[in-house]
Amino acid sequence: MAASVLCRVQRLRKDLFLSVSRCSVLLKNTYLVKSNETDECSLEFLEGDNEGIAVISMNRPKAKNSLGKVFLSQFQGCINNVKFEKNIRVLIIRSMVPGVFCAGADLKERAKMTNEEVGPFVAGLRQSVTDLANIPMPTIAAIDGYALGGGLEMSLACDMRTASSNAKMGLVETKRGIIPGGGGTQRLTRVVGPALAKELIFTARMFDGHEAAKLGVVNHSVDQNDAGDAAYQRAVELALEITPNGPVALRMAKMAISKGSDVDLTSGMGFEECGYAQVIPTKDRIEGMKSFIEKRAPVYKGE
Ligand SMILES: C/C(=C\C(=O)SCCNC(=O)CCNC(=O)[C@H](O)C(C)(C)COP(=O)(O)OP(=O)(O)OC[C@H]1O[C@@H](n2cnc3c(N)ncnc32)[C@H](O)[C@@H]1OP(=O)(O)O)CC(=O)O
Repeated sequence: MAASVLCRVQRLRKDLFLSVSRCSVLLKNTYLVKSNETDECSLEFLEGDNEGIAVISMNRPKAKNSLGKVFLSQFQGCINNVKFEKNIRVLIIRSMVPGVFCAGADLKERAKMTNEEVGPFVAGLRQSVTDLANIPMPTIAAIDGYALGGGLEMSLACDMRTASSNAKMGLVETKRGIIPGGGGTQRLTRVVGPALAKELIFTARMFDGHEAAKLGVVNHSVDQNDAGDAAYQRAVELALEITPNGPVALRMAKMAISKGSDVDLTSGMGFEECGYAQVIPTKDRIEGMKSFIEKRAPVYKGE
């Protein structure tokens, strides 16, 4: 294993230990982020049959959920608040604005920035999207409409994507004389490969939900429904397939896949070993075997 990767694995072991300790502290003091009508971005925890699912809802109708300063700071707040929630198994990102997921960078706000202001602002935007990618639990973007530029980049930072037939997606930045700045050059390439990523970014082409599924940009595409939330409904269905499974196992599987995808196979095995080491001492691992032997559904506690 390369020395730098070994070093990252060792650091990761320490971080995982710290994050598990922090989780138990936060559980005693669980907070909810309440939404109100002026929120551009809000976080809610679903209940009843959908318990274990958190939803970030984007709601900035007048600017089609474009990524302005207020929107991004609220989005960052939602990410900060959900990431230590031990009881959340899956995070879904959706839009409350009909016909649009997110229209990318706020072009009107951007037009007023000086050249000196643009670089730091885009660096902050990129970091927020990276923070989304680094959320420990599985994430799904539900794309019920336009997902352009930074909107598609945000969805590419999620682990999975669902899209409706009327979704219109594209990394359209070159059409605006810029390049993707929310990680799109890297994440689209990792999802569809360099040749197709180059074609889609060079042409700034838009494609619909079904085409996106054929290209491998989204996991599932569905025909749009009358309520306009078919991709969200599909995302909830997908989340419900995940929520019964071991929470620590889900996070460790995500960590091993995400970190392993960026390194060679041997180094990737180091991340798998590291993740496996975290599940060995859990009560959930014992529960997994016990429930099988007792022929019942497992009850996982994330411990
Ligand atoms: C992240 C980085 C870069 C990027 O993301 S670059 C990509 C930027 N996004 C776009 O180029 C998309 C621009 N928007 C559209 O093409 C269209 O609005 C739409 C999403 C296809 C929807 O079209 P529709 O006809 O339904 O709606 P309107 O165009 O009339 O829009 C209604 C209203 O919303 C405003 N608006 C829409 N998109 C944006 C936006 N991106 N920024 C600011 N405002 C937006 C639009 O102007 C309308 O407002 P009115 O006041 O009503 O005119 C990297 C990096 O950060 O650099």
